[in-house]
Amino acid sequence: MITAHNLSAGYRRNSEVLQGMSFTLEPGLIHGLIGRNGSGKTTLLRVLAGQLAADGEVEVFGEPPFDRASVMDRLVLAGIDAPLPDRWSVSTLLDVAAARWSTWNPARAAELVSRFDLSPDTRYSELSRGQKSAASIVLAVASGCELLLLDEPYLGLDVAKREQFYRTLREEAGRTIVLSTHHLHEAEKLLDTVLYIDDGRVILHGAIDEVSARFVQLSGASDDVDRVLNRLGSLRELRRTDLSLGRRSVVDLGDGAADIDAVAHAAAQVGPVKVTELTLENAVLAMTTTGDPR
Ligand SMILES: Nc1ncnc2c1ncn2[C@@H]1O[C@H](COP(=O)(O)OP(=O)(O)OP(=O)(O)O)[C@@H](O)[C@H]1O
Repeated sequence: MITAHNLSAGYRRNSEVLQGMSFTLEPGLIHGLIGRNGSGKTTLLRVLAGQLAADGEVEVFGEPPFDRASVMDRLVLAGIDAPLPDRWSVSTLLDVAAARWSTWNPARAAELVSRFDLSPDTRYSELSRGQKSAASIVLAVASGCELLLLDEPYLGLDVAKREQFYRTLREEAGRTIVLSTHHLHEAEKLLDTVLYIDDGRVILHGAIDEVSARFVQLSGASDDVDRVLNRLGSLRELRRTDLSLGRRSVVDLGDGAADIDAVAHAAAQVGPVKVTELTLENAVLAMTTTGDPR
């Protein structure tokens, strides 16, 4: 569905935002696009949406997406960087979307307008930040497009509305969704895969379970933690936190043979080192915190 090989892209005044990315996003899954501020998530979504030219190879629905109607008619990009006309009311937005998308689903639109408490007569300029997000979610989902590119579409939504947003995405199971998000702890349960980018490069990509299983935390006396790391050789220490009685280390098990059981086994032989699983959010935090040992 989406393939990129050595994809690079940028802007006139910032030409190297994406730098040689390669990945495949399978159809029918929810893909999480994550990375720190300025890492290139919006830029990548704009390339996939056909709005920004790229070097290297990129295909969406088997074709290069840039400025190609046959691709752009089958996808929708929603988010804060895709603002809607200020003067149009919610109902006008829905009418225009119905004319734009042959796949438009009016019943779904009406259901979502009510779910997100949107008033049809309110102009876009008069919507709150969260209501603007809700409107873009309604338009994207009701478009009926095969591919939804959602760029932090929850900005400004309160906790209850964010729950509704996740529920709405769950109801779209079977559609291909690329969701850029900073709310990993909330989105984690929803995602099938995660693509983590930094500085315009792919750092981590895979099924959410596999990616989560790569990271463990070791805590204990520093010498003991070092002994565990030395025993298993190939582990990469991502972050080290000094404690009053030793240290806590976040470790990437990589694609190698070691799994959490192997680490626990090594720890049991060394001494009182505690081995715990990490949430994906904490693993990403460990990778993005500056000053880590690499
Ligand atoms: N129109 C533009 N012209 C020049 N540089 C741009 C433009 N838009 C974005 N950039 C730059 O490209 C880089 C990546 O920006 P991008 O918006 O893709 O990041 P992001 O990962 O979506 O960030 P965030 O999480 O903050 O939304 C940043 O350095 C940004 O300053």
